[in-house]
Formats: sequence, C-alpha cells, structure tokens
Amino acid sequence: MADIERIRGLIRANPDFPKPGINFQDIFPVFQDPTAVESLITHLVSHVTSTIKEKIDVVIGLDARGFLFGPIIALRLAAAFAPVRKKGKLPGEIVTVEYVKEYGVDVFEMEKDAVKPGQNVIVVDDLIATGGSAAAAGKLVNLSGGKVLKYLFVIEAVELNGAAVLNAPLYSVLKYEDSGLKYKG
Ligand SMILES: O=P(O)(O)OC[C@H]1O[C@H](OP(=O)(O)OP(=O)(O)O)[C@H](O)[C@@H]1O
Ligand SMILES: Nc1ncnc2[nH]cnc12
Repeated sequence: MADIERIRGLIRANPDFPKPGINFQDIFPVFQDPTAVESLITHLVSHVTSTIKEKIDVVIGLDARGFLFGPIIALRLAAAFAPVRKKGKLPGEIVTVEYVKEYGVDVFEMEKDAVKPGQNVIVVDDLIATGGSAAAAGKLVNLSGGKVLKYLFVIEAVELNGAAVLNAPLYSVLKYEDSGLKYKG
C-alpha cells in the first residue's frame, strides 16, 4: 500500500487540460521515479498472474500512454505486445473502429494479424474515463478473433463508470471520483 501511495503522490492533476472542465491526470512524473515504476508494473503483473489462469498470448497497449506499460507487462508475462494506434499510423492490413472518449471523438486501428483467432488478450492503458477508448480496443481484438480476458489501468474515474462498456473485467490501481478525478482510494 505504501508503494501505491507513492505512485498516487507522483501523479499530477492539471485542471482544464486539454479542455475546460477536464482535470487531466499526468502519469509521466511517475517515470521520474524508477522504484515507483517497478512497484507499479509488479503490482499490475501480480494482479494478472493471481487472477487469470489462462496463458496470456498478447498484451495490447493503447496509443499513446498505454505504450508506457504494455511492453514491460508483456515481457514479464512472456506474451507478445501489440499497439492499438490512432488513425493513419499503421501500415498493411488493419482493423478500424471509431469511438467517443472523455474529451472527443477518435479512430483506433490495429494490425489485423497482431491478434490471432482464439488468442487470449489483456488491454492496458494509463487511465479509464468513459471507457470509450478501451471498449474500442476490445472491439478491434474481437474483429481479429481474439478474446479480452482483462482490462488493466493505473487510474480509474469510477463515477464515469467505464466498466459498464467493457466486455471483460477491469482492474485499476488507483480509483478517482468523477471526471474531476478526485482520489478515492
Ligand atoms: O476512457 P476514455 O474516455 O476513452 O478516456 C481514456 C483515454 O484518454 C486518454 O488518451 P488520449 O486519447 O488522450 O491519448 P494519448 O494517450 O495519446 O494522450 C487515456 O490515455 C485513455 O486512452
Ligand atoms: N482526466 C483525464 N486525465 C488524463 N487522461 C484522460 N483521458 C481521459 N480523461 C483523462
């Protein structure tokens, strides 16, 4: 718990960014503290290994902040890593979905063969607000024939109830109240 408090203390709130009314939670200061990063990754990986009995085949990270966590978690789980990216960044055959997030509309894409039919997947991101981004990633996994077993986040805006739009259980390290994202515990 001390480790989690340390991580919470490093996350920086930025009122009215990127739009008025959004209290933007900046995860990057955590990466100034390698011990905190180690604790965070270990905590997330322990959650996966203690709650999921199936072998995880692929860890998906969401553009862009999910890329900070996804590849490290994938390495620890001896799984593949694949990115879900914003529109127009990935070459070749892709799957595409449009989605709505807390502060706008966007398009997510994934290389079609990044997830093979029948593979077990976890989706990782820094934060879930409305759940629009994570749900869109889940749809891309399903379009490729994979199955999401869990969604992992560092921060969850609990009152936005993003969990309701996901097709698998969610785990978050830090829970914040409402889109003001006040810390809850
Ligand atoms: O639950 P939602 O309402 O969908 O919002 C959460 C998403 O918003 C942020 O990403 P953003 O699209 O700002 O991209 P970035 O990581 O490139 O800054 C965050 O990293 C999540 O991916
Ligand atoms: N309040 C917030 N802080 C950081 N990233 C976000 N993505 C969506 N809402 C966010």
